[in-house]
Amino acid sequence: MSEPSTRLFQPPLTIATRESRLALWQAEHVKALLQARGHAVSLLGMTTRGDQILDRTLSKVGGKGLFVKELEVALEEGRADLAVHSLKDVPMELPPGFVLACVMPREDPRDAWVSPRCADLAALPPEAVVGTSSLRRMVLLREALDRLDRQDVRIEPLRGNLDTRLRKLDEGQYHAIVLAAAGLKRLKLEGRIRKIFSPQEMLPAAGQGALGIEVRAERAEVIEALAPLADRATWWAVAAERAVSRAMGGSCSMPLAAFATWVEAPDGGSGVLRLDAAWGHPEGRGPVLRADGQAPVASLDDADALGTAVAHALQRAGAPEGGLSA
Ligand SMILES: NCc1[nH]cc(CCC(=O)O)c1CC(=O)O
Repeated sequence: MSEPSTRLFQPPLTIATRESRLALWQAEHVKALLQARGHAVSLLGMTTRGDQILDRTLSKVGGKGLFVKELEVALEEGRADLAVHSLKDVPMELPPGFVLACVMPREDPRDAWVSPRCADLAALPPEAVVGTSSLRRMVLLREALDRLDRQDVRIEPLRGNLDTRLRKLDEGQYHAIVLAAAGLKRLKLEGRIRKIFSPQEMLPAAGQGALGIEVRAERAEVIEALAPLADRATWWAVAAERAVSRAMGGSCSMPLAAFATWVEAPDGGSGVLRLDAAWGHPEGRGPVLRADGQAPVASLDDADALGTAVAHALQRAGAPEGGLSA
């Protein structure tokens, strides 16, 4: 005895999704979870501007919002009921009328080093080229390389979906690339991971590794159907991380890292959350600035307040409001 029989007569839920292998994996994952709860589910695949623009760094052409806009139009027009996103790609403020219905359990939030030849940064040959797709990784890699006195190593932009990035590595355009462990693990490519960076070495981006589901705010029945998929501990942690980005000026294309971990799990409804944040100048001017905080968290609002406080600490340390997004 589980599902109420009315479920049987509900129309199918349609998931709007990008068509990269990772996006499809994520949509299929949500589809399977919903089907297991008795829902009929179909997928609506679509190409976004973010998928089409492959030749420039994303921050120069309008930021990560490019990956979600087409999906939102499909929700608005009623062609789909929900959109599954890598939370990292979701802007801090959703457009009016849209909400995050839930945040799901987190995959590995850390960054991965992928290289056929070099075990780690220290093993790079002279004048080596390391590829990566985000300003955050560029800034943190530069810092790590400077610490090794490796000013000879070049960090070059790397765009495209996971398969494209790995192909560019395999073709020899880069000695190594750095990308999210979560994507590699989801696509069963973890065999390519040579090393995982600890959060101390390379602080992850807000929301990295977590999936969020976006819906129209007025679709109460869809929100209700998604509620069982939520993971509260992940949701509150990423809420704190996202609050850092929001308080830093809202742009999601700045060289900003924010990563929260539970010091005490929120089992009984409340826990203790630790939040680390880092900001670096996009052109590598000056040191990477860091701030952290820790607080009891028993609600999304508590998590938000912690994130805002850590962002303000980062600003007191010298990070500009607005984050100097490129
Ligand atoms: N910006 C693209 C993107 N969005 C989400 C992931 C990976 C998986 C995740 O963080 O959930 C990636 C690839 C990457 O950063 O290497």
